[in-house]
Amino acid sequence: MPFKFDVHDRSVYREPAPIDQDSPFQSMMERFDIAAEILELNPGFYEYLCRPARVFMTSVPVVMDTGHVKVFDGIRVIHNNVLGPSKGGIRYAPDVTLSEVKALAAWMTWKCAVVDVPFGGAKGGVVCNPSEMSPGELERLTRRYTSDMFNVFGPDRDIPAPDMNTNEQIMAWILDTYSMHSRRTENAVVTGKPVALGGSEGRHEATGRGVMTVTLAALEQIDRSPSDCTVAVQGFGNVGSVAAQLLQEQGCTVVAVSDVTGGYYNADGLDIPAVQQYVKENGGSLEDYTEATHITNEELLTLDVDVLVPAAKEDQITKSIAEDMQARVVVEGANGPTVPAADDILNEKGVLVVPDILANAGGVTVSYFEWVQDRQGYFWSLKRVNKRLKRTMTDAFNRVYETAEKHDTSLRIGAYVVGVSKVAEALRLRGIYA
Ligand SMILES: NC(=O)C1=CN([C@@H]2O[C@H](COP(=O)(O)OP(=O)(O)OC[C@H]3O[C@@H](n4cnc5c(N)ncnc54)[C@H](OP(=O)(O)O)[C@@H]3O)[C@@H](O)[C@H]2O)C=CC1
Ligand SMILES: O=C(O)CCC(=O)C(=O)O
Repeated sequence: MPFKFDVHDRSVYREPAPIDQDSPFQSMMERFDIAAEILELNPGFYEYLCRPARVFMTSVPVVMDTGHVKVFDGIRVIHNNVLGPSKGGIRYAPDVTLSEVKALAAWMTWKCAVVDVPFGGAKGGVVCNPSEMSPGELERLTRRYTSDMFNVFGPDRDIPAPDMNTNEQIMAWILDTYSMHSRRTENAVVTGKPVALGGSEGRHEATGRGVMTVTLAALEQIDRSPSDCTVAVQGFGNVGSVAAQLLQEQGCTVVAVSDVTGGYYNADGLDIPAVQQYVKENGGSLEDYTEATHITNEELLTLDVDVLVPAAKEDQITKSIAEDMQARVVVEGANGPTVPAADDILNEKGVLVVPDILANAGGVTVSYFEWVQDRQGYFWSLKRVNKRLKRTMTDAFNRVYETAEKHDTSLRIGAYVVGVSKVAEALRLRGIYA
């Protein structure tokens, strides 16, 4: 039975939902609330979907190179798994919080639904500073965290992947540790692993490639050709560096890139393969890159460019940055880069924002392909992976665009409506009785 429901009237609940007041979980909730209102979401489903299904926390003891034991906080949040096993990356960073991981897990739920892959949403985090840890310390941390999560992870339960500061090597250690405990090789327990261990061709580039695909789709909507467009990219890691490279290959002029050391701007366009090579030889950092002018990350976000790709972390496009922004199109490579208060400003300015849960879904899409290949024991060519990725991202872009038009709303809310309605329908069909 359809249920008329005012999401602002929390009196319908017997118990208040434990909604975090701080960003970024609150950022996720503000958009979710609008979608719930449009969909007239059943209040019981609303209450269920605004909480994580399960939260796991662990203290991870690691013998450091000094011989001393240091204990790290490890988190895994499963937001939802009605569509399938939960899926989502693991982030290593000193400022990881439970609120952040809860938000990232919920975004995974909506993202998987938007691109129509049969996964729920999860995310993991370990509070650590990988830049100050040796490879041996990182390996011991990863193996102990995986052992602690042995009953959580699993090819049919919960499947981790890379996120900020985690990579193919860390996924390989997860695969090995999980397999040691299960007494058999379980390569489908993790995605984003090396191709030699059952990883997929194209997974490394998948998120940036998806960003490129939806950028071209957005430019087409506003009748702009890539070769007439300038681009600025915040963050030069897995997502940002590949997005910059592929957008340049499509004819865009990439005028600025950045990392934690700041932005690097060249009005004539940067040579992205040369920048990538520089970073490789410079310990992973853009610091002291000389073929560009040094600017701040704030200056990069407000540059006079056609396309801005935030591909670093959450809460970068604040209200005041949005007021100063000049980009015509924003394509969110990062999760949660725009705070809700900035949404209204960007909408009023007529900026076309391709939201995170659509724009960066190329990663989880190819992770799904990787999981399918592992389970089949049959591996696809790069050409096949890229062709299917392009089709998935284009279909998702069109679905979101049409939904946004139908409800006369932004692409962000359109994407939430697509994602939340799919999960709610699965929940309705499955039922919630124990
Ligand atoms: N990897 C994936 O497949 C996916 C990632 N994402 C999201 O994309 C974003 C980036 O992830 P990913 O590329 O994997 O991460 P990486 O760790 O590979 O790269 C992160 C990049 O962001 C930079 N960065 C970090 N903090 C800041 C800051 N405050 N200001 C400017 N730059 C900063 C880093 O700089 P430095 O190296 O100097 O620290 C680095 O260049 C995250 O939001 C992640 O959740 C989304 C979907 C999939
Ligand atoms: O590839 C995956 O499974 C998840 C990637 C991820 O963490 C994300 O999309 O934010």
